[in-house]
Amino acid sequence: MVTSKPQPDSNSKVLVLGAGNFGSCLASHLGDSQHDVFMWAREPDLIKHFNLHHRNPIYLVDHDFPQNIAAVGPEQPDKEFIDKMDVLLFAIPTQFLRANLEQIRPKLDINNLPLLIFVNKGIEIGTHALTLEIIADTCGPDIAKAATFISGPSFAKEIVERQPTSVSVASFTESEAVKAANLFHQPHFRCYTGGDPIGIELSGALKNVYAIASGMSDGLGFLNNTRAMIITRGLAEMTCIGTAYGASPLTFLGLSGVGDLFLTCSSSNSRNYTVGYRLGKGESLETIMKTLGSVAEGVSTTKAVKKVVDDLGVSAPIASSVYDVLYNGKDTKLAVRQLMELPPSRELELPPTAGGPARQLLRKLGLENTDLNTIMHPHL
Ligand SMILES: NC(=O)C1=CN([C@@H]2O[C@H](COP(=O)(O)OP(=O)(O)OC[C@H]3O[C@@H](n4cnc5c(N)ncnc54)[C@H](O)[C@@H]3O)[C@@H](O)[C@H]2O)C=CC1
Ligand SMILES: O=C(CO)COP(=O)(O)O
Repeated sequence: MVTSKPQPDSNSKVLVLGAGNFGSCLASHLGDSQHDVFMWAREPDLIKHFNLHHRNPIYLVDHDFPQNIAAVGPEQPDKEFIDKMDVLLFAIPTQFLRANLEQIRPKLDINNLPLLIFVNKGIEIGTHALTLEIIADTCGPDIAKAATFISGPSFAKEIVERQPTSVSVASFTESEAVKAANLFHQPHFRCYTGGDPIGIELSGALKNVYAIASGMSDGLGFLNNTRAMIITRGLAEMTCIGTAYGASPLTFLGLSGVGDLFLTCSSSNSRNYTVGYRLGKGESLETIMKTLGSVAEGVSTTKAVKKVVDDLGVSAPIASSVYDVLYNGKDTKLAVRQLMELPPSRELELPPTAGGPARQLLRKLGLENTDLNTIMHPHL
């Protein structure tokens, strides 16, 4: 059992781990609400520049940050510092999260646990673990149950411009999701809570794979019909994968599902779309990754998704084609042609909802009796 700190009030102490596009964007958002924000960065020059000029020299370079944000690091913060925090917000790419959590765990007081929020959108390669499982492995099931996940259509650049934005906020501990929603909620930033963190996480990770597919199609010169097909068939694939995994199919119709899928499949502001677009234009993955300058979670997640899909025995032809282009050197035009030559099939056939991986994860968390369908939709 953990005991969590109370609802962060108007003057809370927040530590944002990660000073990339999204970490700095959320630091700015919370700084605007008068919280004392600390932003942990690994780059010494970034820290120095940020504290002098209130600008991030690498990410969101044109944005003026509120004065009440201090950059800290690059050593991991010590226990005394973490003890003082009301909120720890992890904006670290998925593939690096485990190592960082291993360092943080000994510094967490489970009798006075800060609100723990995770915003990364990916699946770990090698283990095929969702972030929930990475937290359970490194910090134990009780801390994983208290963790909250934020996902949805939310480009960092647009949040700092205060463009109206909405996200999904989910946790197995509803009171923690409500605390996180209250912390972030602003007139230009709406938060909707839900209780299917597995579905929220899966949808946020999967949409990146289809954003690569959509970018690839645009890069090849295909037009609107084709993009709409990829978005819609992508949603069908995501929902089938999620259902077989054990998440609620309805979660995929929410902000973290179709909302973020639509956003990232239709905008060149998306790094994942951009990877696909450049592949479609004929660049090699190696060149793209060397020059992108920012993380595209979908590239590693595609590898993990391929294994998840194969293990589940679900048909996911678009995700499998993206995998073949990224990892088997398949020509992008050939991938599209082969997808179009598949025989006709039923438009949507959801697999049984018994859901192996989610069941195993729920068991690991001591939540074996939880029904993700009913916690997301209490009246079902
Ligand atoms: N940028 C956006 O609009 C959004 C991003 N996200 C998610 O947030 C997460 C972070 O993305 P961005 O900030 O955009 O990425 P970014 O590429 O802008 O920044 C990456 C950050 O990760 C840090 N990093 C690199 N290696 C690390 C390591 N070994 N340990 C700890 N930190 C390390 C870098 O120093 C940098 O601060 C991703 O999972 C992304 O999918 C979610 C919603 C929106
Ligand atoms: O997830 C995102 C916006 O919701 C950001 O997408 P990219 O990582 O593809 O840029």
